[in-house]
Amino acid sequence: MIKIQTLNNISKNGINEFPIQNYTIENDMNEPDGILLRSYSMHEMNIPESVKAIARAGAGVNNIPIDDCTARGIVVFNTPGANANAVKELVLTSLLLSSRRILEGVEWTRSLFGESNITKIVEAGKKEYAGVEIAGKKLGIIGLGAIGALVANDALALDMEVYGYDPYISVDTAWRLSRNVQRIDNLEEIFSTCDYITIHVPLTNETNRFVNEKLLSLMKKGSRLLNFSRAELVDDAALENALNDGTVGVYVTDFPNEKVIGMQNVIPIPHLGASTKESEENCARMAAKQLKNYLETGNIKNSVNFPNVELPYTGKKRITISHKNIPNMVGQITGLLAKYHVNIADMLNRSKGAYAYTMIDLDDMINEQVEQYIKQIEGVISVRII
Ligand SMILES: NC(=O)c1ccc[n+]([C@@H]2O[C@H](COP(=O)([O-])OP(=O)(O)OC[C@H]3O[C@@H](n4cnc5c(N)ncnc54)[C@H](O)[C@@H]3O)[C@@H](O)[C@H]2O)c1
Ligand SMILES: O=C(O)CC[C@@H](O)C(=O)O
Repeated sequence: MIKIQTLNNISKNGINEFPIQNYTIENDMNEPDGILLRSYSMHEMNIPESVKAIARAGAGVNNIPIDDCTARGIVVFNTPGANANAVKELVLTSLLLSSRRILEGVEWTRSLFGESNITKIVEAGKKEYAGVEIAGKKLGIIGLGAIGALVANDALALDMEVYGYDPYISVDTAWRLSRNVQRIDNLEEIFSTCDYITIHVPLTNETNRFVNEKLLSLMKKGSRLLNFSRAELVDDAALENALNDGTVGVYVTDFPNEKVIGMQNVIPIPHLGASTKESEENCARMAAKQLKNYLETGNIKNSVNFPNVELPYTGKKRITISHKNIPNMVGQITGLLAKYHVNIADMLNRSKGAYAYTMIDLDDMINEQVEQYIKQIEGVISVRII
């Protein structure tokens, strides 16, 4: 039995990807082969030795200790784009929520329950809740990946002027992006030009608290800032000052924390960006498929720490090796196989940064001794025989 531990509730569509005759799936188990999760933080967890792969049903992987996993040869997957439409729809909603005083107006209207003459009171009081339109306004998008690109294209359709900043944009996204999105090469210009700014970058050492006092001070008075990416991207103290002096007119965040929730003109959303039936199903299915494929065949698709590797699985014995991306690893591995008269039917070697992955299909069975010898090669991190 292959054992999968779930650390969050995972949509049934994902769980159903694992045939029950071959898999045990539980949220509390010993020695799992794979882990499936959403936002659960694994940073404080002792990841068991048995774990070969972790699949995040979602985009952000800052809840997983990636460097430790990589050093142990644990392949970490995410589900690029699988929840992007859900987030995009909530971002578009939030552009409007931050412009029209809908939430306050609804709250006030609800408070009128029990009054007579509601129609009259509503007509008299509605002037308090007037807003502005988004059409014709400038929207700055920081990060033009799966979500940012969808937001950009739809904001154009809503007649906004769209400015995009992404120094690492992928070729695929660049193709999907409307050419009416205006490319901006520095954050300062985005912050000083736009009426609305929305953030769609991963949380990394580079992006941690990048929205700081200096950038916020460049904003036009009353601008709207939307954060559907991660709380830590914004410096809370600088944000509080900018909200208090009116530079930021409204801050919409999908990641409220103890400080931000008490600040004025904040619309706190309880991390609902990806919480739609469709997105939860998409992410769960994609994560489960990738995890199952890796555990059964060694093939890798959409890993954040190891390269994509796809060699059709023929049922022959397969050996997969995670190792450092240094010279002569493949030479040493194939040399060992030759020394013990093991014939190679097919093989593939790919690298990603400092790490690499080699997959070899064999014509002959390999004995445990040879497997041990491969494990002992300097630079080899983990070896699996499938
Ligand atoms: N609120 C939610 O429920 C929810 C759901 C999905 C994703 N997210 C968050 O949104 C983030 C983006 O998601 P995505 O699916 O669009 O990811 P993505 O990987 O498709 O896109 C991220 C983009 O950010 C760009 N980028 C990276 N560093 C940058 C930097 N320093 N400056 C500017 N651009 C930079 C990348 O080039 C890429 O194009 C995720 O990392 C996650 O933190 C939140
Ligand atoms: O699983 C979720 O609900 C949120 C996922 C989201 O934060 C992501 O990064 O994909």
